[in-house]
Parts: sequence; C-alpha cells; structure tokens
Amino acid sequence: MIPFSAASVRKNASWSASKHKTPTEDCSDSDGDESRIGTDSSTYSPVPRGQFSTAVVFGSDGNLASKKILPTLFKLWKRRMVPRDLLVVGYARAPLTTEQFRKQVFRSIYDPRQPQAERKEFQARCFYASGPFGDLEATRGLVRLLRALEARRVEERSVTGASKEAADAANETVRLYYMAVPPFLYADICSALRTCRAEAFDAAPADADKDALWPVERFVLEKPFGRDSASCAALFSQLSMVSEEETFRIDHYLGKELVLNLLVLRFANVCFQSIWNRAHVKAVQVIFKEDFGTDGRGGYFDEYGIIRDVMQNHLLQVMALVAMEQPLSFGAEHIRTEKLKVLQACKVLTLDDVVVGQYTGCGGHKGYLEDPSITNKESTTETFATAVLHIHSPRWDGVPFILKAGKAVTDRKAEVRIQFHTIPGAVSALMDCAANELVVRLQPEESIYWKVINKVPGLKFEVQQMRMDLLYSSKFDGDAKPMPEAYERLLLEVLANDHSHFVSADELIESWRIFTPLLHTLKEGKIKPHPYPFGSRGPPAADALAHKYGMSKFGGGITPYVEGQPARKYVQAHNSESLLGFEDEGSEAASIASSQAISAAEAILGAARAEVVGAPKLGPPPSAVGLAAASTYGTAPPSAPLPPSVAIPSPPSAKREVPPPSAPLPQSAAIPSPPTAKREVPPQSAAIPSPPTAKREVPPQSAAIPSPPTARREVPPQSATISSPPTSRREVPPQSAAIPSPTTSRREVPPPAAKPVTPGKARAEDEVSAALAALAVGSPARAARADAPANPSRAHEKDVQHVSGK
Ligand SMILES: NC(=O)C1=CN([C@@H]2O[C@H](COP(=O)(O)OP(=O)(O)OC[C@H]3O[C@@H](n4cnc5c(N)ncnc54)[C@H](OP(=O)(O)O)[C@@H]3O)[C@@H](O)[C@H]2O)C=CC1
Ligand SMILES: O=C1O[C@H](COP(=O)(O)O)[C@@H](O)[C@H](O)[C@H]1O
Repeated sequence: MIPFSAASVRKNASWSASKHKTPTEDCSDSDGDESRIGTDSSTYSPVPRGQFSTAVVFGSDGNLASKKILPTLFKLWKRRMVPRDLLVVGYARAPLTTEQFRKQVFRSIYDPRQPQAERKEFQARCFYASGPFGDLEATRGLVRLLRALEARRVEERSVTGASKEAADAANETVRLYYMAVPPFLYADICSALRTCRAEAFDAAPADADKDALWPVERFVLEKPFGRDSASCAALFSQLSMVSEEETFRIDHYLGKELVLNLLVLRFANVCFQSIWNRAHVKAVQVIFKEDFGTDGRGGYFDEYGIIRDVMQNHLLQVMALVAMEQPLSFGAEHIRTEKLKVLQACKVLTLDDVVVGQYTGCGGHKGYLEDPSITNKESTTETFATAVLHIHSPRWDGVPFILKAGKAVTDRKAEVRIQFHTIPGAVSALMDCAANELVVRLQPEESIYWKVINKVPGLKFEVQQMRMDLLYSSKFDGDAKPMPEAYERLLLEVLANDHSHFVSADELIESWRIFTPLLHTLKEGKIKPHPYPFGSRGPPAADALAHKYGMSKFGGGITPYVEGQPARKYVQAHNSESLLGFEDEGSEAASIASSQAISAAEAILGAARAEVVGAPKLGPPPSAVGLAAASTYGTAPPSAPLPPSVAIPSPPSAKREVPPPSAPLPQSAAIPSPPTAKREVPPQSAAIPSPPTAKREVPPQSAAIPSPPTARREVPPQSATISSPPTSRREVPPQSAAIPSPTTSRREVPPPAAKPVTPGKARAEDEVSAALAALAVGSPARAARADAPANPSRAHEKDVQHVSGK
C-alpha cells in the first residue's frame, strides 16, 4: 500500500495530457463544435463526436443506479448526446442474465409518455455481468465481455459508416466506470480492473502500443468519500492505482444549472463585482431543506448524518463558488484552484458555531428514531445542522457563511442568500428600510432575485420591499429546451474528460479538515441533537445562532414565488418590527413564530452548550449582551479602518440597526484588514494571488481590479481601490504545492492508433458469443431473481462469480 500524502495524490494529477481532445481551458472548444456531438445549443453535447463510449455501472441494481444513473444514460442516448452505439454494462452481485437485467433497465427508464421503440433499442444496448464486487475472476469475465462487445462495435461502425480505418483513427474507446456502490468497495473494484489491464499488457507482445491495447478508463466515485480526514486519506491511499486524471469525484450539486450560473452571475456582471465582499455583504447563507425524512435510507443515513450527507460536500462546494476569487479561466484546473483557496482559508468549525437537530414525529409523520430503517433507537445522528464558517481572507473577513441543512423540515428548497448591510447614513425617511438581499434559488423554481426597497406608488410616502425577479420558468422555455439535470451534465463531462465540475483530492482534504473535529465530537455523543418536530423549520437554537451572526430584520418581503398568485407585499413602514428574514418561509406566520421563538432560542443555544459534557470549551457561550451586540453590529471587526469616503457616521438612532463602522468599505476586498494579535492565520490565505502565467498577467487581487483594456471593451478608470501588485517586500508563500501541475502526466499520449480488432465482423460476433457463452448462467433459480425488486436483500453476499449476457 502506498502511503498517503496530499503530494502523492497531486503527483497523480494530470490535466494536460489526454488521449483525446479535452475542452480548451476556457471551455471555448476552439477546435470547433464539429468535434462534438450536436452543434446548436439544444443538441450540444461536449462528448467528442464518434467517440466509442462504454458505461459500466457497478451496483446496477442499487437505488442510485436504478433511480439516477440508468435513466440518465437512457435520456442522453435518446437525445443523441452520446454516441448511438453507446454500450451500457451493468454489474452487481445478483446473478441475472442479460435479459433479466434488461427488464430491470426497463423498470428504471419506463415512462408511459415515451415511445416504446426507443426503450427497446436502448435495452438492446445493455448487457450484464455479475459476481462479488472486486472478485478477480468475476472481473475477468466482465472484462472479456467488455472487450468482445467493444470489438464488435468497431466492426459495426466500420460497416455502417466510415471505413474502419477512419473510425479507428478518429476515435478511441472510453470506458466510464460508475461506482454506484458503497465506498468501501471502490478499492477492490478498481484493483481488480487494474489487474485485468496489467494481465492484458503482460500478454501483449513487448513492442505493443499499450494505449492501443486498452481503452481510456474513467472512474466515477460517489460520495461519501470518507467519513473524516483519516478515512478520506485511507481511501486515497487504497485508490492510488487510479490517477487523479482518471478520477471523477461526483458532487451532483456542481452539475445543477443555478450552481453553474454562480460563476457567470459573479464574473460577467460588473454590478456584482464591487459589492461581493465584506464591505457590502453582511452574511451569506447556503440552505438545503427537504420536507421528507430518511425515507427508508436510514441504514445509510444513520451512519453518516446530514453534515456528511449534504453539508461537507454539496453546501461547502456551493459556498466555495460563492466565495472564490475569479479563476484564470473556467477550465477545471483554475476553478478548482480558486475553490481550494477558499477552503484552505476556512477556519476549522468549532462547537460554538454549530447547532444540530433530529426530527421527532409530528402530524402523522414518524420521527427519525421511529423509522424502521433506523435500527439504533438511541441514535444521536443529526438530521439537521446549522454551521457557521469563517473565511480568513481580505474579501470575507468577518462575514459569516451560514450553512444550513435539514431533513423533514418545512419544504424542499436549496438556495444561496446573500444579505447586505443596511444603508450607512441613510436619510431619516429611509432609516428603517430592510437591507438588500440577493437570492439564488437552486431548486425548485430556479430563480435569481433581489430584494430591494421601492417607493409604493401614491401620494403617501411609503416604501416597500419588492422582489426583482429572474424566474427561470418565465424567462426560459423549459418545454422547448429543458434544463439539463445534474447527472446528465456530469456524465457527459466524464465522457468528455472535463473535470471542472468534479471535486479534486485537495478540495476533499480541506473539506474534511474543516469538519473532522466537529464530527468527532458529535460521534462521542457529547452533544445531543435538539429535537424538532417533523415539518417545522428546525430547532429554534439554529435561528438563534444565525441571529447571533447578524441575521437581522429583513421582513417577509415577497415570499416564495407561487405561479399565478399575486406577490405578497410587505410594507416596511407598517411592519418594521419583528419579522425575521433568515429565509423566506412561505408563510408570514412562520416568520412571526420564528421571531417570537428567537429569545427562547437564544437561551436554548446557551443551554445547548451547557449540554456539552466535559467537552473542551471552544468559546464562551454568547451572553445576552453579546448576542444583542452581534446582531446589532454584524460581525465585521470593529477595529477595521474606516475609509475617508464613509467617515461620516450616521446619526444615532435608537430604532435602527447600525452597520458596523468598519463594514461599508467601498472596496474592502482589496484592503487587507489589519492584523490583530488574536487572529489565526491559515497556511494559505485566499488572498494569495495565483501565479502569473505566460498567457495572462494576473493581478494579485483580481476581483477588485478591472480587466485589462482590450480593443473591444470599455475599461472603467482605474480606481483608487486597486490593490498594489506584489512587491518584493511582500511574502508570497509558495503556490505550487496546492496546484496540480498542468504539464505532469502519468500517461504518455501517442497519436491515435489503430485498435487491435478482429479481422471481420463474423469474428467479432464469435468473440461476443464466446464471451457470453463462457459466462452464461441463467438457471431457473437465477432467472427468478430477475423479478425480484431492484435492490434485493444481501442474502447472496457469498455468491460466486456469475457473468452472463446474450
Ligand atoms: N441512492 C442515492 O440517492 C445516492 C447514493 N449515493 C451513493 O451512491 C452509492 C450507492 O448508493 P445506493 O444505490 O443507494 O446503494 P444501495 O444500497 O442501493 O446499493 C448499491 C449497490 O451496492 C451493493 N452493496 C450495498 N451494500 C453492499 C455490501 N455491504 N456489500 C456488497 N455490496 C453491497 C448493492 O448490492 P445488493 O443489491 O446485492 O445488495 C448494490 O448493487 C453509495 O456510495 C451512496 O452513498 C450518493 C448520492 C445519492
Ligand atoms: O446527495 C444527496 O442529495 C439528495 C438531495 O439531492 P437533490 O438534488 O434532490 O437536492 C439528498 O436527498 C440525499 O440525502 C443526499 O445523499
């Protein structure tokens, strides 16, 4: 076993060399769309045109495979976004025949609205092999089947289309291995596959071109990737036979349309660039809510809890996209580099900054512990968590990033809420106005909206909080051009060898660093989750925590958009007290209730800390005064300098929340906060500039600096807030360690070579038949399994190899 180190993982990383075309660094596809499947925006697919593609789904009878992976492959195939001769090979323990597997596939993809013929044609492209996961003999059988099917496909293409030579020269085979199995099986499966490859190389003549002997292999790994830093490191070590370039760690939130849009929103709109920092932003929330509980997934969930299930991956990734600096390009390396810097700049979570909860039965819904799939009836696994992260960087110092995830709460929703400071020095008539808020609703009802203050039309002076809305369903024709689902996009990107929306090893290491101490404390059972009723907004202590970090009165505003219903209005002047805008809650009553709960919750928050039996005190419980002060002043450090432009303080007002004196710096992203004795300095600050490349000179604080002038573009005058370029006096820590070298590659990529193909179609057919016949099972007893539910019990754990197909 190769000992793990971050460096060893990075050493395996290779971004530049690949056997076939990858999207250019700026994703511009400079080689032209002709190289890809589909040309217009509704048929576009990043998969290289003509690429021989094979998808092998390990765990093909499981929940994920049958609900997501197989249906997604079918959709992509149906829409011609992958080559028509795509091969789909399922692998699982259940000893099915290919025909039986095809029935399983049918159940997964069935939709009465779709024509039957397409399903039939797709089913005919599906094959099956079975055996224990990672068993070498069974994997050899699988590989024999794959090779025979792939050889036959080359033959088929040569007779149906261009000459075989042309097909060989232009294309190559990419095998996508989807690990839809629990992570403890990854290493065994990968290891068996690698053994089969080594055997093929050994059997080949010494001078054989190895790249031509074996297809390109890409391994898609599902979460959870470890349980904490140590287990993640162990998994890296066990998987060291697979290079970083071949690894695609999937986080399906990175494939969501609105998550991808975060980068465009931020970096294509000048109006956001200057306000995206501590000077203007008071707090950021990333929220995930589901209105259902564990729903039979308790066996998995109880092992992990919501922090590992959702927060450490999905929410943290979204947060990193919100917080990161502008990348040099939208290529994988640059996006990952910037996200990584954010994670590196995040302080380790402390108990003070976390509230966890567990739902109880309510309104006919069972509580978590009553769910039959939860066997440990004493379980303290959290189903709800609010955690406040702090990013130590000039841009975000003092801005709390509040991550909140809950199952069995009010509704299903995922969104980012960016809450701004109130207007400093506001004219008295506008003193009570709520602050602006920008909401990016990831799902459902994908939208981006601003909450702004507007004058109510009429003679009487009234102001009102309004919603300026970019609701996707009203702006984009979803029927004509449906939004791609996350898994669709991500599977295509694997086939196209684009890592942009996959999680790098370094990011994972950092994400576990942030959460591991907390997770260990939770595991020790020293903190009891707060009970909250099924369908509620979670424990009140979570609101208290948010309140502590400056979540202030935002008013209900216009709360969740419901098509066809008039927007609910909120007249600020008539209702200036009491509505807590932690997030829109769908009902004003909920907001008011939450407001009333807040004082009680603050007490609970204190009490919760008191419950930490014998745990090291990570910080004093907030006193009532502390809470009030925090909520009044937000979190920006009072010591931060006040720039001359905002030096005139607002007149004191008893009623109004006054923003922190330091907060409204016009461009403070470019102004580092003064060091304080107390401050912890992380090893790599987010403010560290990326190294300049030959292509482009990169200023050290790119977000605050206008782009260099070009002939096509009007450049705003350089403002006084531009930070100085690094001088020789400034210490810039080495960068290279965290950034995979763009030039390293473990694999030398020769020009496409002819594949070892059998001489004729008849020969290829023979090989397939032989592979299938050698592996065929299909006894009546096994046939009976085909009608079993998609994920049968694990009674067949000791099954020997069964590989079959027709
Ligand atoms: N389901 C989902 O919505 C999501 C799942 N994931 C991840 O995807 C992966 C698969 O999840 P899911 O499909 O729900 O899992 P399942 O429990 O449905 O099992 C998937 C496959 O793994 C096999 N398997 C499960 N447990 C064992 C075991 N102890 N020993 C040997 N084989 C086993 C199953 O075999 P058999 O059928 O024979 O038991 C099945 O073939 C996991 O890593 C999960 O965390 C990630 C996001 C969402
Ligand atoms: O990864 C997971 O995500 C789902 C929620 O995904 P979404 O795309 O529907 O928001 C969650 O239900 C599940 O627990 C978790 O494992």
